[in-house]
Amino acid sequence: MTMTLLEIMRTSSVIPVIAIDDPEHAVPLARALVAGGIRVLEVTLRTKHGLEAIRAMSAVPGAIVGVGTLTRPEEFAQARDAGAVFGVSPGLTSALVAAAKSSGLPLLPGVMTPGEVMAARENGFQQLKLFPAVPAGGIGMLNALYGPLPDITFCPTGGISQETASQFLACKNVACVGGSWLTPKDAIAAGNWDRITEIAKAASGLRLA
Ligand SMILES: O=C(O)C(=O)C[C@H](O)[C@H](O)COP(=O)(O)O
Repeated sequence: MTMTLLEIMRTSSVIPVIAIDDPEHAVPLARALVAGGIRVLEVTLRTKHGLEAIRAMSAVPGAIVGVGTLTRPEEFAQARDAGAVFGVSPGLTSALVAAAKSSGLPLLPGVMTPGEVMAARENGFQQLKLFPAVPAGGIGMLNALYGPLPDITFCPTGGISQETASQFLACKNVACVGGSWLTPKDAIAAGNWDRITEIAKAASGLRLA
């Protein structure tokens, strides 16, 4: 099943940004998130286990697994071959544009200024990650971007919490938000999957305004 980026963003109001320190955690973590109603999972390449985790989590029923922290062109084909169905990068370069096109992996590129939004749009990207969302200006920035650039849909990420997510989701140009708050390191290390499911349930109850 091939999904467009917009379909993926509309599947889930909240996308967890996941870093796997121990490959044994990948499958139970994915199951716990899916059990809580969170199906779209961004597995970052921040740790050396990222690709292995993507491979394992992709086999969990209901999970829609993407790759995060794409910063180098060669990572696109590697992540696609591991089973990722979308990719997220903290920024956009011409090499990443080319890698996204040649790999066929739908990419959500990171931007933080109006000029970067316009450059991304010139390269064919209309769904963008505002990163880092809160340091970049947060809700005020998103509302300001809507004026001149209303055709862009954002997934703000960076500094968002369960408490602030609904304010972001109320912005006209936001389809979903990303965040690491769904996967606290202490809960993962302790194998406290029930706690992750509870956090996921609270997050999946957040809706677009
Ligand atoms: O690793 C990546 O690819 C990133 O782009 C960074 C993450 O999206 C943010 O670090 C998540 O932000 P927090 O929810 O504030 O932890």
